[in-house]
Amino acid sequence: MPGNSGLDPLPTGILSDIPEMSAPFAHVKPLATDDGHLADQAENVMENLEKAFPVSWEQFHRDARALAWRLAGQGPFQAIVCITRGGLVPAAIVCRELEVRLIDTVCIASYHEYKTQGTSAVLKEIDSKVKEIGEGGKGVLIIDDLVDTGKTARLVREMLPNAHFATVYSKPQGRPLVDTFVTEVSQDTWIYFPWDLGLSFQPPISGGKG
Ligand SMILES: O=P(O)(O)OC[C@H]1O[C@H](OP(=O)(O)OP(=O)(O)O)[C@H](O)[C@@H]1O
Ligand code: HPA
Ligand SMILES: [Mg+2]
Repeated sequence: MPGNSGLDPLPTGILSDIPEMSAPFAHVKPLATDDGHLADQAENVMENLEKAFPVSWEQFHRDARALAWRLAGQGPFQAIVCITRGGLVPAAIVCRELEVRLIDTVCIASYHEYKTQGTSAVLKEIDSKVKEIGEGGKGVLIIDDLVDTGKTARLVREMLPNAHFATVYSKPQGRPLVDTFVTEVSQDTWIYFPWDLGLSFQPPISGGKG
């Protein structure tokens, strides 16, 4: 590509469809990260030729609001249960939009290596007050940032089988477990959330030091 020599962009098929995302992120290598763990993940993305889907705060706010719009006609919801930690941010946005004031958490720690979901531990259960709301959780909204393999969603759905399960993003494997979501990405896409990213210096396209 003229004027593009030396560039080795991430395989960003999905990003190129989203102009506002493709411009700032398409040439990031590795992804802007604050810690070594994420840098390793970025390296894995490169090595496995997977797609990266970095999400800015603005984009996440827009997508979480879009989720609230979709949920608005499906309530009313008497309570929200967010799955920590990723569900905390979208739940904050959705509860503001839908004016839900009873918010609970189910705290799950999953121990996994990059893509492979390992074991999960429930560190805090859903409050009994929320469990009593409707039969099997009817009228309760469960929120997470994304569903990937569906393991986390399956675990929480068993706790409240009749609750409405919503995520901002979804991947095909976990999609059947979600009632409402906004954007689907392919299974081989890794979503980078804004709270996991940071600003970093970008070398000039020419390859010089800037
Ligand atoms: O569909 P699955 O394969 O279960 O993956 C989806 C889950 O993985 C991530 O959470 P993670 O367990 O990494 O922890 P966190 O929310 O505390 O970051 C994400 O926030 C979902 O909860
Ligand atoms: O694509 C993802 N991004 C961030 N966290 C995740 N946990 C499972 N899949 C993902
Ligand atoms: Mg999570």
